[in-house]
Amino acid sequence: MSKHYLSIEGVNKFFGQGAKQSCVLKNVNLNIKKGEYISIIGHSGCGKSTVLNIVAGLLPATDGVVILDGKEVNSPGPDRSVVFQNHSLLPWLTVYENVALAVNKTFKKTKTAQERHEWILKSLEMVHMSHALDKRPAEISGGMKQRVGIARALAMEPKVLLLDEPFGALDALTRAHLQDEVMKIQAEINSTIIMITHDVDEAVLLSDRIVMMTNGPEATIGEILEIDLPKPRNRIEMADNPKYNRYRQAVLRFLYEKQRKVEVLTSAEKPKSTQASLKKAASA
Ligand SMILES: Nc1ncnc2c1ncn2[C@@H]1O[C@H](COP(=O)(O)OP(=O)(O)OP(=O)(O)O)[C@@H](O)[C@H]1O
Repeated sequence: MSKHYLSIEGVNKFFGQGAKQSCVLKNVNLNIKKGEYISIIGHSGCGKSTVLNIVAGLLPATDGVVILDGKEVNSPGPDRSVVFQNHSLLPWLTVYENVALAVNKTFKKTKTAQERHEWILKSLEMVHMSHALDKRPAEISGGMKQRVGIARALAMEPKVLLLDEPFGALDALTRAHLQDEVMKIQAEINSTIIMITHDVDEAVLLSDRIVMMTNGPEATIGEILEIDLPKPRNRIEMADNPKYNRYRQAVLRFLYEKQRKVEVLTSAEKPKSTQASLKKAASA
């Protein structure tokens, strides 16, 4: 097993041209082991999705490289599947057909039709969606759609699963259920996961390491927190665990003390009296 299964090396990302060019990411470096669960946390707009999209191959890095299992990432590929916050199921296909589309494409040459059928059923069973195989996305809840999206992503057996705020649009209870399911699945199949989140508890509960990003522009990795808590983790027990609470506080301190964000409002939005105080706070 390679120590560095996935490496992000010296990544810079600029958007725009000429005078409008901006440096969103500066010198991002991260090494991830196989089977690790990494969360990326940071204030809105710092560049978390940009990092994920570069790893997914959806965006090119301006400088630097991403290497996955010994190969440089230059484009999207079946070895990296992405789950976005807003379910991206095809509305005219059933739950089964949505997963089948990905499975049939990925395993066209390597699995028989019967094996693919069984694999689709198994993937949906993992996320407890076997009861809704023939339903279309409009007929199931938001949490169920997200389950199907996760099943579809896992069914492709990616080397890395990339989750961009996968639970962000869900209510608290559904979110907790789905987090528990993802924890169980990861324990079962040992997938390597990078997840973007804004939720400090979610990051501490699920991750092996939390990558905390500085504010942009020129955002980079500010701190990395190793979560040394045995798995499986139980959310109720964690609430009373002093170590868990220390980790939680460390992330909160990073976000709200070290990287305190001063929201820049447009001049139309901000009353005159706040403009001076915002400037003062920003330069503090
Ligand atoms: N295609 C693009 N062209 C120009 N600028 C972009 C593009 N994509 C992102 N940006 C800018 O890059 C910065 C980082 O965006 P990104 O979406 O990566 O942040 P984020 O941390 O994921 O934000 P959020 O938490 O709000 O989703 C932002 O200032 C954004 O406006």
